[in-house]
Amino acid sequence: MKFTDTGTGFSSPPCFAHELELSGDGFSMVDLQTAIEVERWRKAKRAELIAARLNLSDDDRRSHAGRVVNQLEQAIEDKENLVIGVYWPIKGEVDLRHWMHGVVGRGGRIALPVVVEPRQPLKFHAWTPGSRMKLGAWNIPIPAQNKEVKPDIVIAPLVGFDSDCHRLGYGDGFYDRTLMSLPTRPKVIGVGHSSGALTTIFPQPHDIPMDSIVTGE
Ligand SMILES: Nc1nc2c(c(=O)[nH]1)N(C=O)[C@@H](CNc1ccc(C(=O)N[C@@H](CCC(=O)O)C(=O)O)cc1)CN2
Ligand SMILES: Nc1ncnc2c1ncn2[C@@H]1O[C@H](COP(=O)(O)OP(=O)(O)OP(=O)(O)O)[C@@H](O)[C@H]1O
Repeated sequence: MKFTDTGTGFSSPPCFAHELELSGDGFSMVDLQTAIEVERWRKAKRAELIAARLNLSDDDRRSHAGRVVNQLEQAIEDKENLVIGVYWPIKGEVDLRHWMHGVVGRGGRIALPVVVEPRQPLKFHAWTPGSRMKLGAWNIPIPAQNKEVKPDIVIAPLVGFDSDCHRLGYGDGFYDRTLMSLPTRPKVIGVGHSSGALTTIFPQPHDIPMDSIVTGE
């Protein structure tokens, strides 16, 4: 990362006080130049990783999803007594819809993320195989009925991830904001492809690490 001397004794001009972000143990100064460079790097990585997974054949995609489901079955005990927040797949994300049907069939509860407003936490709405769906933000299907629930476990779709369990998503910070906002922090399991493994995502103060990652390896 490059650091620019602004000649003020500050690493960024003092008027960038609005760049202060609340982190786990208080406030920390986010260097504007660093943040811009990280954002630029993440944008390029996202495009590369999404393109790579969209290149998979339908067969590879199906067998990969099958292995991911086996690992989720092992990772989540007591599924029938939990609310599990999953997602409706877009852009080559691992398709867990078959598993979602199975969990509900065994008496479990599934919820899907809903964008309420930009730069605000997501809400989770209850879903069953019989739910009528409508199109939400980015044309992602969401349950037509708004029955909000609080997930015990969140399965977060990954574009990329690093060895400290930091998540690279689509760049709007929805999952981080959501985890910060929930009264009880759910267990978060990232789901993705091994091709999404990165040495680091250059974590920023707002990036909340997940509990574990499943890639079907
Ligand atoms: N399946 C799924 N549902 C989800 C999420 C998700 O990550 N996956 N979300 C998790 O937050 C929320 C939706 N957030 C989204 C945010 C941005 C874009 C998107 O396509 N953005 C850019 C492209 C980003 C890029 O490729 O650089 C665009 O508008 O083109 C899509 C969903 C709620 N539902
Ligand atoms: N509390 C916050 N949580 C997350 N992001 C925040 C927060 N406050 C501000 N932001 C800004 O929102 C953007 C989030 O980018 P980031 O790369 O972390 O998103 P992401 O985790 O890839 O996206 P998503 O969760 O939507 O898939 C950054 O520009 C960040 O500075």
